[in-house]
Amino acid sequence: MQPPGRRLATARRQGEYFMSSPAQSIQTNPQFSAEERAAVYRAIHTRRDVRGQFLPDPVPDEVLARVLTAAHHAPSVGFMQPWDFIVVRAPEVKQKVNQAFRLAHAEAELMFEEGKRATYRKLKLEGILEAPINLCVTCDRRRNGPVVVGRTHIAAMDLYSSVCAVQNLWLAARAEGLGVGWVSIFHQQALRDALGIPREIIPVAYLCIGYVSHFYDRPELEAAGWLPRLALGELLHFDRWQGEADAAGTALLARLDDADPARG
Ligand SMILES: Cc1cc2c(cc1C)N(C[C@H](O)[C@H](O)[C@H](O)COP(=O)(O)O)c1[nH]c(=O)[nH]c(=O)c1N2
Repeated sequence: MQPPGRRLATARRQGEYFMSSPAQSIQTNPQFSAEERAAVYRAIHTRRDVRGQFLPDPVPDEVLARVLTAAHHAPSVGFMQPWDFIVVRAPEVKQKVNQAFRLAHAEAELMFEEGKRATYRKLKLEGILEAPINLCVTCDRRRNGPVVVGRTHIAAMDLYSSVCAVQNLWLAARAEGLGVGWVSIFHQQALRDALGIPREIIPVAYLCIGYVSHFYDRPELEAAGWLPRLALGELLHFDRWQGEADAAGTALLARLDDADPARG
């Protein structure tokens, strides 16, 4: 609890802030048309993790600016905006990142049980050198000081916020016809070293970005028989973890297949 004098000063400062900030206005066109709604769902359902279909075609700056801006408009805990974006085009930097991937990839293979190693070896899991643009999305956990609205009790919220930026970018990129592939098979420090990232900054995502020859209609890991898509109905819980579906739950479950373009 602050002493009364300090409390008053803080309240006055906050009052000044709220009084001096422009009045909040409301969105004038809040509804999406049916076509706009369909376009959003199309981006969601046709987004893919792209590893091997990159074309060398350059990505125009105005397109890259749009997808970066989409990332920057992601939600973030306490409006912390903990992200930075490292745009990587230099071949020598990509080479260093690629070496870091190769090392971790060789280690990763040995972590799977023997029966799966041959399949793992065949998977293409990055497009670092082929993609014209690589992008590292980071998280600065110290941004705006130690106490952040919404992160007071669960520290990882800042990391989740940077992931929200990644997802915004991924969907915007799909709408632009750009493929994005997330590569996470690295020692974190090796990625920091390759990109000159300071110790206190967390590299959250390393993304390969570029135009593509085609998008697959299903996740590559699903098509390769690595894992199937789980049934959403088996992942829904009602009121509590062990909760069974009541009438309302059953009605919702009956609607799920129609909502999924791959099943409906
Ligand atoms: C946090 C995280 C990390 C990774 C991935 C994703 C996410 C969310 N994915 C992509 C992942 O394999 C892919 O999203 C799923 O297989 C589903 O496929 P679609 O994204 O729907 O095409 C991924 N893919 C890959 O080839 N190499 C990788 O290192 C990673 N790492």
